[in-house]
Amino acid sequence: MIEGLDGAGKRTLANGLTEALAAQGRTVAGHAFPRYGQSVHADLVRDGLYGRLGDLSDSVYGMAVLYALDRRGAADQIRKDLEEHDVVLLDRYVASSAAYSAARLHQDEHGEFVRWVRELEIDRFGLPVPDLHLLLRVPVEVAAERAAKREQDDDSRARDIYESDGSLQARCGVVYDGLAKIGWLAPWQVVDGRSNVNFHSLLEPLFTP
Ligand SMILES: Nc1ncnc2c1ncn2[C@@H]1O[C@H](COP(=O)(O)OP(=O)(O)OP(=O)(O)O)[C@@H](O)[C@H]1O
Ligand SMILES: Cc1cn([C@H]2C[C@H](O)[C@@H](COP(=O)(O)O)O2)c(=O)[nH]c1=O
Repeated sequence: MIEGLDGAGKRTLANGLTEALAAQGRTVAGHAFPRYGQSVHADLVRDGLYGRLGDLSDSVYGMAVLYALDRRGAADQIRKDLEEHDVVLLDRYVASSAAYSAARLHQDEHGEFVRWVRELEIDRFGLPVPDLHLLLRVPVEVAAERAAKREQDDDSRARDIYESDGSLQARCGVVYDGLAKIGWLAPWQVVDGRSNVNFHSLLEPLFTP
């Protein structure tokens, strides 16, 4: 799973790793969450992120349920991909909900919230538990610059209400660091995303027995 702030470079990392894995002769399946255009729940997420769902846009638990339902709709495909491919790379997964939604809550509520996310998505929805989280770590300002650049390059990618909120991104970065520190749900590896990531050397220790 590739996790990190908006604009951190997750998609770039996913593409680079896919190419590097293919060069090693490994088969790769990939998905990006939310699955905009592929699931009704993801499209509702987008409405929520642009403030078009009234009170639901402001409801942390309500939005988290929509993200979770989008993933639940992909669970069978992910399980199939795990059987048929050497590697399944996901650009955001359950930990995105834990980090982003917790960052919208008071710090005292974080523990209870991330337990609820795990209970909902893993225990009740039966989503596959990841083998590894790659946390692409960049300073908030760098992520914001990259998101702005991406917005210039692609005008269909206007910043949503989460991306426009610098303090939310900063809190989210702190929650991600906390999740990585405790190894929430699965092991975490922190990847320094400030400069170009060397995809081949990142893969080396992951596939050495
Ligand atoms: N290591 C890097 N150095 C400089 N620029 C980068 C790097 N990685 C990605 N970028 C650029 O930053 C922008 C955002 O990258 P990308 O779309 O991969 O981020 P993302 O984390 O997937 O974003 P989002 O979560 O908002 O979809 C793109 O213009 C990309 O070319
Ligand atoms: C999957 C997922 C995402 N989010 C947040 C993170 C982003 O701010 C937006 C949309 O993601 P994108 O990478 O910009 O397309 O939603 C979240 O809060 N919970 C999740 O499960």
